Amino acid sequence: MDQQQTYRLTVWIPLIVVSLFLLLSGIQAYTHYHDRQRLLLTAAEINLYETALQMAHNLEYALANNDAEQAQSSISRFILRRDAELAIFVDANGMIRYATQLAWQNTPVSDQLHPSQIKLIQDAANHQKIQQSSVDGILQVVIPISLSEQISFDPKTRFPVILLQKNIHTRLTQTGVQALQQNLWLVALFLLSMLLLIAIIKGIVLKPLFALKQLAEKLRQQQFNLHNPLQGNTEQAQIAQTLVDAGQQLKIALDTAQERENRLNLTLQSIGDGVIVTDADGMITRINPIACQLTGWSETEAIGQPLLSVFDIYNASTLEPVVNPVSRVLATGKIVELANHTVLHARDGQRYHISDSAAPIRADNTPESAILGVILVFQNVSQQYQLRQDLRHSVDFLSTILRVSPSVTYVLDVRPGPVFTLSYVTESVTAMTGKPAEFWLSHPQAWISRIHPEDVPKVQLTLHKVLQSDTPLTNQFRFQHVDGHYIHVQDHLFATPETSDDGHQQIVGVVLDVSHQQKAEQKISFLAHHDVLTKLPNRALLSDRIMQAMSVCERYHQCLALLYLDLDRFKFINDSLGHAVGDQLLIAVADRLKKLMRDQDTVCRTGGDEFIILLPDTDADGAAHVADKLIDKLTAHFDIENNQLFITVSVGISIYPENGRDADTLNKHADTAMYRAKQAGRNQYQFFTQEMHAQIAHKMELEHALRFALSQNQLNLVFQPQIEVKTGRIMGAEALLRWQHPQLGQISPQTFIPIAEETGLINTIGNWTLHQAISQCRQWLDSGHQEVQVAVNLSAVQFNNPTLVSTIETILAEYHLPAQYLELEITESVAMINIELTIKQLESLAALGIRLSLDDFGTGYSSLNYLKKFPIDTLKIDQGFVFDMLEDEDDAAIVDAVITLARSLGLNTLAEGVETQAHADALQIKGCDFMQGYYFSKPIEAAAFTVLLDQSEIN
Ligand SMILES: Nc1nc2c(ncn2[C@@H]2O[C@@H]3COP(=O)(O)O[C@H]4[C@@H](O)[C@H](n5cnc6c(=O)[nH]c(N)nc65)O[C@@H]4COP(=O)(O)O[C@H]3[C@H]2O)c(=O)[nH]1
Repeated sequence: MDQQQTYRLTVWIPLIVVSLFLLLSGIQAYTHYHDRQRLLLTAAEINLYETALQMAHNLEYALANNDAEQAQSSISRFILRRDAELAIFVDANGMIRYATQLAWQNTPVSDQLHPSQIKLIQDAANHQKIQQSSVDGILQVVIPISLSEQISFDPKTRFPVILLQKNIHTRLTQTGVQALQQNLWLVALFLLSMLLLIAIIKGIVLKPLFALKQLAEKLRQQQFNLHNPLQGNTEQAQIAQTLVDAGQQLKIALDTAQERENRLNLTLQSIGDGVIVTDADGMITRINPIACQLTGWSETEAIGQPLLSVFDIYNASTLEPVVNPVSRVLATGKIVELANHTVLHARDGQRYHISDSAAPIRADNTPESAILGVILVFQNVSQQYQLRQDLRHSVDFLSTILRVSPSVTYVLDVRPGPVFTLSYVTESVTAMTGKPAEFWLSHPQAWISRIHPEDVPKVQLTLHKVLQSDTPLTNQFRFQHVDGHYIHVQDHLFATPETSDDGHQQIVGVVLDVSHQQKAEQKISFLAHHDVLTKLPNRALLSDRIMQAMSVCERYHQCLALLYLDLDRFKFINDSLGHAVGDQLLIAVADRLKKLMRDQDTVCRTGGDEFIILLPDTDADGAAHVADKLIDKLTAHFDIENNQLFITVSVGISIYPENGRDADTLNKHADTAMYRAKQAGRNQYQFFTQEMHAQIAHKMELEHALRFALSQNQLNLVFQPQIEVKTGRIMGAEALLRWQHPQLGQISPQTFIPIAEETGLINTIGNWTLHQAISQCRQWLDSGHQEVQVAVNLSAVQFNNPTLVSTIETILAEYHLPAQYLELEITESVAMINIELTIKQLESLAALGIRLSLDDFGTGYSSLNYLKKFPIDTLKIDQGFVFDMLEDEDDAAIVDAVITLARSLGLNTLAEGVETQAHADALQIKGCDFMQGYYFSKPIEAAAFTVLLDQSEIN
């Protein structure tokens, strides 16, 4: 109720009452007024009518008596009457005969009267009826007059009439005023009553009403702590009390509602999910903080917005917008649960993966009731989504691994018993077993039946064990492929914990076909104990065997022999013919050795060209016998890739227990003996002796010292003259290497050249020698000496060096020495190692113009056949034959044979070791071409040799 309404009630109620009373008073006054006038009018009309009748009668009488005066008098007296205004007598001619207005007499009525009056007169005359009229208080009556003798009016048409007229207008007005005056007291009474009524209404109705209105206003303003302003037990007081009570009830209700609201708000704020409530039009009515946070809208901004504006979602996979869930709920009336892969596009650009659901809010919670709105609940599942994605990737990844893995993953269901049932196996089982996964799953027992019978107990034991174990176990067994062959498999298995209810367990296993691996392991094991090339046992296995053999010896007081066997000059073969040939030779030697040995003997290769042979239950005699046999049998040639290879071997022997009671010592001593055999000239065997220790140590010392000999100028060349037998002149000089060690003194080339060969230093030393010799030769030529050639020894390693020819060519060019001044000497044994290569190398050197000689001829096994092919110039008769040729017929025969052979081949001969005149004479007789020896000169320094040259030229 507003202020205006309040005003109206308080004003209008009295106003209506007043108006009502005024209306009633007016009606009363009007009625009274009207009645009085009507009474007055009626009385006047009756009076006038009666007067007219009386006058008509009087006039008829006067006229009947022709008493004009009487007639006039009758007319004139009318004026004396109250309200009289006019009286006229109109004759039948329409002439006023008598009138209250004397002037009118004898004048036509039409001149004096109003047409309405004339018409009234005519109607009365014509119809012989009394005519009356009453207008505005003017009363008229016209009465026809019947006359005994007709006056000479127009008898055809008219009769005489009288007209009387009164004017009661004033009296009527006065009467009305009087009537009103008579009602005034009533009006006053009414007014008093009205005021009283207003006062009563104000006191009884309006004031309480105003109080009620104020109460209502307070209620409207939500002021609920009200007091009843009205006393008593009136209806208003009751209503006021009701309002006060209602206020309290409302307060309680509102407080309750507010509390509910607060709780609801708190609940919404406490909910970890986003909550949005809409009305039935899909406009947002509530939104909780989580929803605000996820949508990026503040509560105040979001309230009243259409849901679509705030809750912008689309499909995570297709990125297509998703139908608004609230619209769906409003359309279907059903709860809508959206798919998980929905993405909420927040206002701030953030994107969240959400899961949500929407449900209708119904008027009374029944499916039929009207939908008041929709509640939408959603939560940020981005993390879970990511986890799910990760999980899916992991699952895919694992599936891929399982699919591509060559291993077979399986699951065994274990029921109490235990009873094992295959419940899962990966597809890779097909490749491994020849049967697909479906087969094994539908024939669970077939798996067990395919396990090798010998391995079944082991497999079953492992299955039982793994059920008790909380760690994985590994097992290996053989499994029969469907094609019948067995594969070796390795099974890594573990058991899931036992479930409490039914004792159900699972065993998860990964089976890998390790057949190849096992073969590889066998191979690795074999390789670990065998030499790859020759397949002979290696040193590790040999050590084992030696230990075993020694323990047997210990127990049965037996001996054993260890033979170290080294191929002589194998390095030369390897370098010259290549490793492939060298390897083939080693294999061939290994095969020959195996064939020569007993079953209980162990032949092993320890690397390079070294073999070790263990002879259990063998003493020194037995070992010597075996060594002899080996040296003999290995001397026979080997046919390797179209090469006929000849080898010799050096053998060192140690005997258990004399030479050592442990494997290391025996090995070391056999090795020492073998070196000794090499030093002693190869192609022989040596038993270990204690003296060898010192020799080997000495050799090691030399080896070390030799590395520095060249840089410390400990090496030098000496020259021994070579004499032409026919002329006695010095035709050449053999360059011989000398090593003057500061502490050890002069060391023989026969000692250090083999060491230089073994250590590879020979190439450096050999090149240095060539430089020195060629440079010296050049100096002799430059100093004007007779033509003298220089002979240089080549070791086997040097000779077989592929760069030898180019190296020599370079050095010759460096000193501008014509090639024919250089002679190269190779020993017969070097030449015979690989005849083909020797021929090739010699031909290359000869092609340069270099002279070539075969040293120590007669000590080796030169075949005449090959000798023919060697492009050599000279055979050097070994000094051993020369020394004894005067006493030993055999040696003399050999010297003869060599000289003859050389002559037949067109070669020169040079005898070494000519120490006496007798030697020289004998050789001259035998036809030897050149001589060399102490008889002429020992090897001397270059300067001394120059002096010799000078003397020789003088002589
Ligand atoms: N008892 C005796 N001996 C005589 C007589 N005339 C010479 N000799 C010695 O006999 C050896 C001849 O050299 P070889 O047969 O080539 O035998 C040489 C040769 O094979 C080797 N050799 C020496 N110098 C070199 C070298 O520069 N390079 C290579 N590869 N080997 C060398 O060392 C071996 C020994 O050389 P050397 O000790 O210098 O010993 C030399 C020489 O001094 C004699 O009338 N009586």
